[in-house]
Amino acid sequence: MSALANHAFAKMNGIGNEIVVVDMRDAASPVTPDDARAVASAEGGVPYDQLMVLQKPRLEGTEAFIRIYNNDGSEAGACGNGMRCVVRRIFEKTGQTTATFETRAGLLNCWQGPAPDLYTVDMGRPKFGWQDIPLAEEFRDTRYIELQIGPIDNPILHSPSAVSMGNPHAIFWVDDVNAYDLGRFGPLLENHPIFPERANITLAHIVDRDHITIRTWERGAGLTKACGSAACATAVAAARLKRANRNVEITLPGGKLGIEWRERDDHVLMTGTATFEYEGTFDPALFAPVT
Ligand SMILES: N[C@@H](CCC[C@H](N)C(=O)O)C(=O)O
Repeated sequence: MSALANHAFAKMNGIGNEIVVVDMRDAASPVTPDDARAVASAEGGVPYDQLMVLQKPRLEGTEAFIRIYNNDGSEAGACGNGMRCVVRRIFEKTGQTTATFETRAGLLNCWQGPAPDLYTVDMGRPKFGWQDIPLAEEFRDTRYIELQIGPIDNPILHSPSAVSMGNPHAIFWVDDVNAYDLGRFGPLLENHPIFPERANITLAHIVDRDHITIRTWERGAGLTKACGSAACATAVAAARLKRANRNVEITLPGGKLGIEWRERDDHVLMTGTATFEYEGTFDPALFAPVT
């Protein structure tokens, strides 16, 4: 029987990014990719973009080791919107206003503020090396990589920036993020051989040096209303190209995020809201083997 059967969950969202939070710090057995897929897609399940599973802390000074599942059952190293939901949940239960969590991408410091309904996650340092993102072949300069779709002499999308924010991102710079069928191009680009671990695909329009608009096709989850790590990746990529300031507001289909790429330590801070929707317990029937 799945460790999730009869277990409590909270359905939340981070500016429209659908998040389920499960606190499994007291559970002996782990959540499996099959469990994660069942929650997202079985009849009576709880559809989500990311499932945030809190496991027992592995390191002193951390609240939990967090495993992040996409709705296709794959695991991600980072999820900015999901982290704000976890943080809100924990802070409301404990009264804390700061906490440190461990994810596969490393340690994340989080705090409430700068206003009571806002949560900030220090998403760590971006990585730009082709092996770190990772890309399948060497690119000395990942501010623009050679990748295009459409006719060779008149590509529809081309020359994205590539960044790792604990997960791989490609950002295509466009004039209008709504002018492209991202539902069609997203899966082609996510699974392009240049991305050996697949990639999150973002369309970004730089409005001015302080404002950027994006839409994202998420690796393992598809079209979402918001992707926090994509907002961070876009902000640092735009600053690297000297087309935006290091402190920008990113508008996503589900809302806005403040992103600061801090000069003094190279860390990326993401600030935004987290919304609680409802809570419940998982029906064991969700995890029953199909006969
Ligand atoms: N929604 C997230 C990113 C989720 C992970 C992503 N789909 C991946 O597999 O890398 C966010 O808010 O950052």
